[in-house]
Amino acid sequence: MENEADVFYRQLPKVELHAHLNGSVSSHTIEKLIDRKPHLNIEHNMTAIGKGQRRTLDECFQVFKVIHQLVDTEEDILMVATDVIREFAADSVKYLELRSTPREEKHTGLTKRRYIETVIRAIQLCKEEGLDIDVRFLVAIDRRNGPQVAMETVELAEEFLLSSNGLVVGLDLSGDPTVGDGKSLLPALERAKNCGLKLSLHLSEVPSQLEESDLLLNLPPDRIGHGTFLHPEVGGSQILVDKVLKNNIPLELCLTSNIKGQTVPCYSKHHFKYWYQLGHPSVICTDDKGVFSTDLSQEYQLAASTFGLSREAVWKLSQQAIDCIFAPEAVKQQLKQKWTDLQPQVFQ
Ligand SMILES: CC(C)=CCNc1ncnc2c1ncn2[C@@H]1O[C@H](COP(=O)(O)O)[C@@H](O)[C@H]1O
Ligand SMILES: [Zn+2]
Repeated sequence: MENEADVFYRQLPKVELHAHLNGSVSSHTIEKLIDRKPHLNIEHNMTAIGKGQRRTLDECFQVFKVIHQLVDTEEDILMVATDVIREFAADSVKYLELRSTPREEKHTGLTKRRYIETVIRAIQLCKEEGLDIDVRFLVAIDRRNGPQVAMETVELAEEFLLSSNGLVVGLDLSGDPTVGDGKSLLPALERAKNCGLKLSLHLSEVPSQLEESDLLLNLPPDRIGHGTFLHPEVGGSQILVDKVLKNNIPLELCLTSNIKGQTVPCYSKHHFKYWYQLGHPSVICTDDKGVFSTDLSQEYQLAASTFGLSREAVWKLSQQAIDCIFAPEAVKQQLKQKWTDLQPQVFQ
């Protein structure tokens, strides 16, 4: 049963800016996928990391490979995307930016274009259902695939930026941070920026990437995913921090993801504290709510209990996330009005 504190976090209107589609698949949806594909012999414990469990970064990335086997047709993507959106809506997420890497699967006939179209269709279906959530899409580049695939992905994203009625708003750079070379992806990222795609880049998710982070920060990106090792105390540098501050680049912070992936030793040592104390825009996000067995309410609650945030401070945190969204100004105004309207009932 939910206690009063849980109810506050559940009802708190929230903005989710860092959610990978295939990492966000709930156990309920995984069951349905396993039923569709019994021949794969995939078991539930291969797709999620439970409470108290930790894995190496490498093991975490193996989990995505298993999920990708389960999600390899248009029907799968449609189901996964609609389920994920409904779940975020049920968790009082009012604005969601989903990100996903378009995949081609020769054996099912899935193409990258159809992949993106299918996610867009899911977003439209959820809108028709009347869910109280505004959903946008970031097309993702997996850094492991190199500069040519990155450039092709940007070209595809560019097309959808113009043809999706505002649903595709930006580009994400993600994938195993220990693989591939960020420098070689700069031309693709520059092109994306020049054509009006907003950029959210995974940056300094692992140590010793000072040079790459410095190059990527010069773009500059519109938001940073993780930024775990940017600041000097953890082997980053003041130069990197100053670039983030000067350009006022918001950070997307995912507490449980970093603990379970072991890039941060414990909640109290999470870099949320460093950036929050500086008053820098920091947005609490889930990263992969399915893989890490969490949800956004829980992440807000963990941040509050770990760092001693009052309910008023938590409210402000969720409200200030609105300024970091990629959708246009008019959407920000609508969301701010929604927060104002909901405040009395959340605090009653
Ligand atoms: C291993 C770990 C701690 C993960 C959390 N940190 C992450 N860092 C970089 N890329 C990620 C992370 N989580 C998910 N992704 C990306 O998102 C993909 C899954 O979602 P999708 O297929 O793009 O819809 C993964 O294959 C990977 O490319
Ligand atoms: Zn991520």
